[in-house]
Amino acid sequence: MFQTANTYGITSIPEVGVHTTLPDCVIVGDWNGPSCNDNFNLNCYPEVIVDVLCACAVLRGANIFAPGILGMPHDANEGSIVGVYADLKGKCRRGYTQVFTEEKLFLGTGYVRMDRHTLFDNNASPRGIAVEMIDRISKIPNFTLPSEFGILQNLPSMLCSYMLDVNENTVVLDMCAAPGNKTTHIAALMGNKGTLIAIDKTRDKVERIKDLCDTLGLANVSAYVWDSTQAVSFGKDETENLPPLTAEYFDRILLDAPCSALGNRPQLMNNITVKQLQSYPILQKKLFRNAVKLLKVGGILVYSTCTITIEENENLVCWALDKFPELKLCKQTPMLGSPGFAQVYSVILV
Ligand SMILES: C[S@@+](CC[C@H](N)C(=O)[O-])C[C@H]1O[C@@H](n2cnc3c(N)ncnc32)[C@H](O)[C@@H]1O
Repeated sequence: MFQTANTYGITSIPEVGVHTTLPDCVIVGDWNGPSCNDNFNLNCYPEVIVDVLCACAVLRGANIFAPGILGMPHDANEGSIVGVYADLKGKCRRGYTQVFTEEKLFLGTGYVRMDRHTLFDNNASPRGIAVEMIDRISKIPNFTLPSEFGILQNLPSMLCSYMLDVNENTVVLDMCAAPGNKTTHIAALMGNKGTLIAIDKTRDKVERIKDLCDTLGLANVSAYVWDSTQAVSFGKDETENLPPLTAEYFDRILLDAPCSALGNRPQLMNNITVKQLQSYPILQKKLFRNAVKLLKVGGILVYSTCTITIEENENLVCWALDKFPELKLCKQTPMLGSPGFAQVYSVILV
């Protein structure tokens, strides 16, 4: 099931096993297929340049989709091997044909599936895979899960759902739910039974949650467009059919807050400003206040982010414990990884 193959016949079977603590987590080993680094002289390949977002996806195991390609030379024909590079400083213009001399990072090699005429002629905007990777410097393989089998997400993300300690009788709220990765995992841990309300403030994203639940056959999720900073105060809303979110209603609440996302890997470049960084704890505190109101006595609230700043993590938790003496910090179960900073420092962003 996890065999990876590309249309040119190169296959590789990464080692696959089940996580010892999380029984629904599959661990996939390194790519052990053929490697350009082992056998080839990189300089002999035409060079394809991709943007940084595309580069990150490639390092995480993706192939290269047409919109991510910035530069491809004339001698890269369909089926030829190319060296793939990231344009680290955003200097490459779309349709570039020469060897790129600005700062770039080698990502791996691949087979061309769309040549430059298909990609760039007459303002073309093709979709689909343009370069199929042979190998990646990250050694992460590409594989596709059958849609009904599940979704790919990071181990720390999976832990959040486990920490909620749900079952079919718990009434659960996911306050910032889209695109629904954790929602669907929680729904599965509830055995596709019971009540799980998923909220996100962006309509398109809520449609994605609904689609994902349909694909996975999950019937215990109700997804709504709503602003979770207003969750309690507005109560029932007729237009969205949102059920009334009354105080102390939920046994379990996940607050997977919008954040600066600095913990997502790989990060090749980040343009976030200090002003943006400073805005997140303000929003996170607004959401947290509502979460506390909605939580039943004896309930569990899991607060999570995918960032590494103390302001959005340890300091936010300290603020919450200080502000809401009724909250008690619980031991993480299951415990994977290492604890955050016990000693919280005063961080001033300037
Ligand atoms: C970190 S993402 C959530 C990821 C999601 N839990 C998952 O695992 O797929 C944060 C989400 O919060 C949503 N969001 C931001 N502000 C919000 C608000 N005030 N109310 C509800 N959702 C909000 C964003 O649209 C975004 O989808």
